[in-house]
Amino acid sequence: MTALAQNKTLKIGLVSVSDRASQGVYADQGIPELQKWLEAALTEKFAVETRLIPDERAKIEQTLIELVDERQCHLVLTTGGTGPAKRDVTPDATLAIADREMPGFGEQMRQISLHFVPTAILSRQVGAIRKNTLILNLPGQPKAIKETLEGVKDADGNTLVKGIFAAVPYCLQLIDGIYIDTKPEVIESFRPKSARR
Ligand SMILES: Nc1ncnc2c1ncn2[C@@H]1O[C@H](COP(=O)(O)OP(=O)(O)OP(=O)(O)O)[C@@H](O)[C@H]1O
Ligand SMILES: Nc1nc2c(c(=O)[nH]1)N[C@H]1C(S)=C(S)[C@@H](COP(=O)(O)O)O[C@H]1N2
Repeated sequence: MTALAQNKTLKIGLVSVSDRASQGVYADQGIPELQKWLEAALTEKFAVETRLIPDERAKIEQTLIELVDERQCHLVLTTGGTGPAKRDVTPDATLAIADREMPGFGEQMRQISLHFVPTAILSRQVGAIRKNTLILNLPGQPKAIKETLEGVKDADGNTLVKGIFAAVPYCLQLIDGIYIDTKPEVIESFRPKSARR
């Protein structure tokens, strides 16, 4: 078992990538939205490391490396900078520091987001692994955080398309990160029977 797996409390890095929020032009809503959703969705207490940074590729890479290698986060969620504009470089920075890509997360997020906005196709968001840490890029619109993590529900709260967070607990378990669970009324996560504890 790795040092990260022995670290029993889930630690999540929350990175808001925004030129204007980081300059104080507007208040950052990325980190509060991420934190609020995670508090509603996770069954156990968790620790967070938060970073608000501009859309600078070197700064994003350095931040991700620090959160994985030094802060030992099990999971890192970024928000912002996934589009096609020149300064949108979060996916590029993520892949540059990653060991392996997890294409299913980006594919599923775009599928989910198309139920909300036609511009979903413009997000280059990726999922990737560095060491034993899963890194997921979410779009910058604050409302996109809940949409992509939780998925599409009907008026009665029945799930129509599963959010990507459904796959996160088993993924963290497989990469020897940590064993976590979600509240089914927010998001029902899945793992095979043989992997349940
Ligand atoms: N951290 C944030 N806090 C609040 N609103 C945000 C944040 N990031 C993005 N938004 C909103 O979502 C929109 C789309 O996000 P995007 O990541 O493309 O930002 P942007 O247009 O590149 O600007 P910036 O990087 O300065 O936030 C923004 O124009 C802004 O209205
Ligand atoms: N679920 C969801 N996905 C979304 C959006 C949204 O509002 N909700 N916004 C889209 C928009 S407008 C763009 S340009 C791309 C990239 O956004 P980003 O540069 O803010 O990361 O994500 C898209 N994906």
